Amino acid sequence: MVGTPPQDVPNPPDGEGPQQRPPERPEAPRPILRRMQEVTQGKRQVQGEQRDTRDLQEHLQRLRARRELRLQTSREELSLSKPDHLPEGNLPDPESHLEDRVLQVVHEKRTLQAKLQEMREERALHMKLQEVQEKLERKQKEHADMCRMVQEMQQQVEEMSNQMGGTDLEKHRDLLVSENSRLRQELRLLRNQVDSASNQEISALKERLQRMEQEENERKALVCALQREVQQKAERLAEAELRVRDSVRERVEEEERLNRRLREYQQQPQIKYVVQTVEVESGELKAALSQAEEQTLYLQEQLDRHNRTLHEMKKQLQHEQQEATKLRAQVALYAAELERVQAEMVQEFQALQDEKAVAVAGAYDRAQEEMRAVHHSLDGVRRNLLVLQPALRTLTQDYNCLKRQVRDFPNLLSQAMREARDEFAEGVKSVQNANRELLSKYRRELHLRKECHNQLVRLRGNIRVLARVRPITDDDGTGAQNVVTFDPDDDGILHVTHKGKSLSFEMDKIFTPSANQEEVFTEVSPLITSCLDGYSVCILAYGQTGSGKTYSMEGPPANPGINQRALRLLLSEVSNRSDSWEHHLSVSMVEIYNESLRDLLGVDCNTSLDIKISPGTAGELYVPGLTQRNVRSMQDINKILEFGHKQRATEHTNLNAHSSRSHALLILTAQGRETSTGICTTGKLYLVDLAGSERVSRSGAAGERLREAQCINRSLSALGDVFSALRSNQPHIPYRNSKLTYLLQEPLSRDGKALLLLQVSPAERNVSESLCSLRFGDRVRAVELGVPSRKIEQPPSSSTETSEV
Ligand SMILES: Nc1ncnc2c1ncn2[C@@H]1O[C@H](COP(=O)(O)OP(=O)(O)OP(=O)(O)O)[C@@H](O)[C@H]1O
Repeated sequence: MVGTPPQDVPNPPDGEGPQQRPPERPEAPRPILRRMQEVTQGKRQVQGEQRDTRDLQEHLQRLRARRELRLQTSREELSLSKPDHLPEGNLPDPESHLEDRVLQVVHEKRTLQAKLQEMREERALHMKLQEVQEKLERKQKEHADMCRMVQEMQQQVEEMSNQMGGTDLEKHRDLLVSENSRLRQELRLLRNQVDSASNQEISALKERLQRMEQEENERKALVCALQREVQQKAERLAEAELRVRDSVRERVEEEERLNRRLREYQQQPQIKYVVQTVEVESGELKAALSQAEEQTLYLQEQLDRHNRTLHEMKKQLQHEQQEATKLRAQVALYAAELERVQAEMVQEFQALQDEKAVAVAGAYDRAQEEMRAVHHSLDGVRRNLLVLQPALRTLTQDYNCLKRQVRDFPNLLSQAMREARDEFAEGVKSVQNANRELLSKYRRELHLRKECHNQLVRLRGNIRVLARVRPITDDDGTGAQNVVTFDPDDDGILHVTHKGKSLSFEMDKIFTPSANQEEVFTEVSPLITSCLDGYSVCILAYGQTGSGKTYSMEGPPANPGINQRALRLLLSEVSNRSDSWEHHLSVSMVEIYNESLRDLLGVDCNTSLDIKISPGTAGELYVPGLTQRNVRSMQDINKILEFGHKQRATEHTNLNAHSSRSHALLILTAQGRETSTGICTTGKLYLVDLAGSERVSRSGAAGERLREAQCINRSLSALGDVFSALRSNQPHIPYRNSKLTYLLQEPLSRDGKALLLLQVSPAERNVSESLCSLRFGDRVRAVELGVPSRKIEQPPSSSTETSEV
């Protein structure tokens, strides 16, 4: 049926699907107005048709009345035999109105057919509308599912966000909430759009459908009314025909009666004869005859007129009968057509109903299938939910656990930090203590090691090598770079940076630039005092020109060096030992310049001295003519040193330049006698300020300077050879290769003690010479002179001998 609402697709069971919420139908004023206008027009049309029907009925009634009236008049006229009573004009024509009506019915039939076509289209539209509605319902269901899922997700997110507390989680929650709200907004917009579009379409289609249904009903009612009307009119036509037949019969009877009367009038010849007779016989009769003749003419005319009328009526009757036959045939035709159209309409309506049923069944099947698919997916979702729920619970538990941990984490962290800090502080403290302890132990060990080493050195007779690094001076130039660094924990190690590399050297002791004369002297003093015990001892200051050899050995007057301090120490030691020992100290000062030995305390210091073996001794050396000055007090020392210095200065105009190119030796001889035993000792101390060790190539010397340099190099090279031979325990030590080594044979022999004081310049420009000096010192360090021996002379009762200690 057209007006039957579409069957709803069954909803899923409670709780399994979203509640179907009917979409809000927006107002559509325009279609309603249009529909109202159409309804009003239809009403007007119906009213017009009703009016027409009423008019028709009135017209028929009027016709009937007029016909009755005319028939009555005719009857009266005929009954009165007065022809002037007969009405003029034609008889009424009810069949023509019927024909109009039939035409109108045909027209309405065509209109109905057009509307039927329109209804078919509407039906198709209705089917489409149903499909759209079904799709819309499906979409609405999906949308509701989505909404529900979004709400569930939102609830979960809110629950999670309620459970969560950290800043990151809040950020995450905010992000999710904003994303969710955005999605909801988009969804809402989409839903609004879909709702508005679909609602408008649905409402328009529904209204159209209702209108069509209403029109169809109206048209059905109209068809029924028209059928009834046609029936009534057919009945009325039959009645009219009966009446026409009656009137025709009456007219025929009337005509017969009139004919009869006419014949009666015509059968009155006696009267005509009597009148002619009366005309001849009397005027009165003549008048009566003329009157009768007039009467006869009038009746004749009347008769003619009635005859004509009768003839016309006959013709009209025939015509009307023909027309009525035609109309009847047409009516029958139209009725058949109407029946056929009705049958077609019924058939089409049935087909539409079948179509609709099929479509509804198909839609229902599809909906069922979709419902099954939805249920299937819902089952999948449920299963997933069943799997996910425990995981979610576990996650929630983990999360709660983590949250607790996160909540407790700052406290734990601060506590752990505190504990760690305390532990760290304790550790640092203990490490510091341990370090301090270790450092002290290390230093103690170092000291012990040094002492052991010194002992070993003493026992082995190693040559001790000390290094002294002078400070940067103005002579090094402005902005001179310092390339020498020191080990803070080991005073025997220094590092020299050369060409980007750090080279380390180990010495027995290293004096930094801040070390003063006293410190240096303290280190060497045990060696110095050992000469009072009968040892031959020498201290050599080695280094390039300007490295501080003279500063360390002589020193400025205000801050004297090893020489003066040694003499002072020996004096004080002599004094200290005076109870048991008698010591006699004598000093000589010599200079070796260009391989000539000169006496700086002698009268003529230009005389070159020789070194000779003392006769009657086992190769003891002595320098014939060398001045020896006795030393008993500091004044003696100062005088001697001043004298020797003066001698050196007067001899050379440029003392500094000269001193760089000559070896200066202060030789102290200590002769002692132990008062109790009469044992005599002879010790010698050689304090040597060597000439500069720089290379000739670097100094660019020539002529006299070259000779000086060559002499210096030769003597230093001879010194190196001696050390090398001693180190490798060669049987022959080449002492005699130079005056210097020859003179120092005793202390540099296996009976003596030697100490090399390396003077090092820290300036970068002197780095190669500094490295040469340090390497030289490194080699010298390995030299073992052997166990030194004291030179002891037994008292005169016993023979003189040299005993080893
Ligand atoms: N330890 C030091 N403290 C302060 N100044 C020093 C030190 N060592 C050396 N000097 C200064 O460096 C300069 C050069 O020193 P010095 O004359 O002793 O060198 P040198 O090696 O004896 O040279 P040369 O071989 O030419 O005699 C001097 O002016 C000296 O005062």
